[in-house]
Order: sequence, then structure tokens, then C-alpha cells
Amino acid sequence: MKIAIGSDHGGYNLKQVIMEFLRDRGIEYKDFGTYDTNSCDYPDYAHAVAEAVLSGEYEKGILVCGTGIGISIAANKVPGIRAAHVTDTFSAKAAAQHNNANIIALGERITGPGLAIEIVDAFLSSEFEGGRHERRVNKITEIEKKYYK
Ligand SMILES: O=C(CO)[C@H](O)[C@H](O)COP(=O)(O)O
Repeated sequence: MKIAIGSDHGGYNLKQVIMEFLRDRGIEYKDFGTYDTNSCDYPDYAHAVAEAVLSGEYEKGILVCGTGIGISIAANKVPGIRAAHVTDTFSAKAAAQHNNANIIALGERITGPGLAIEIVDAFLSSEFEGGRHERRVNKITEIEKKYYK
């Protein structure tokens, strides 16, 4: 599994913790920035990670900003992206199993490093269950198609 990861300055430190976890687990990843704690704009990194996931080269994405909110909103503007802003492991698991989320977004100013690792682990180790959930996810795609030509 290859993971695309990105953050703004507000998520930079938590991203380092998550990347260490991925390295320890032997999970391949690419960091799409930002590469320091200088103030920057989260949509830039949301967009880069969203495109990387859409390209098919990366199976899932992880985004971090201060709250996880802005960076998930921005990623969700990209058709085909289902970015779930999560603050607990139950949601992280359900995001994969029910929503077929291809990105999770976390907030460094909200979620501590220990919980963040558990959230990432839950997301990466859970799979889409299909069935009734597939019908619902397909309806999300239908909505997208109405607005993005
Ligand atoms: O959480 C975020 C977006 O949802 C950003 O990380 C946050 O808004 C950055 O704030 P500041 O420029 O004050 O560090």
C-alpha cells in the first residue's frame, strides 16, 4: 500500500509523528509538503494529495492541518475524493468500511499523537464493505456529476 501524505504548517508536527508510524510499519509513503512550519495555505497540500490519490499511484491519503477541517473541505472539492475528517477510531474505521473514504484528515490542534496513530491505523487496516454502502457512495458520485462536467 502506498500512502500520500500532506499538511500545512498547523499539521506539520503531527505529520512527522504519522510518518514515523508509517516507516515503523514498513508502509510506503510520499510527503507532498509542507516541509517546515512556516505559515502556508492548506488548500495547496489538500490539492496535491487529492491529485496523487486520484492518479491511482497512491491508494489512500492522509492530510493534517490545525483542525483537519479546512484541509478536508479543500480535498473534497476534487471530484472522486472522499475525505473524512476524523477525531476518533470508530469514525476512522467507518470512513473506510461505509464511506469508502480515500483520504482522512486530522487536526494537530485537536488530536494528540497517540490517538492520531490509532486513527491512522484503524483507517489503513479497514476495508470498504460494499453492498448497501456501495449504493450510497454511488449516489455521492451522482451528485458530483451534476456539478462537475
Ligand atoms: O486548521 C486549519 C484549517 O482548517 C489551519 O491549519 C489553520 O487555520 C491555520 O491557522 P494559522 O494560520 O492561524 O496558523
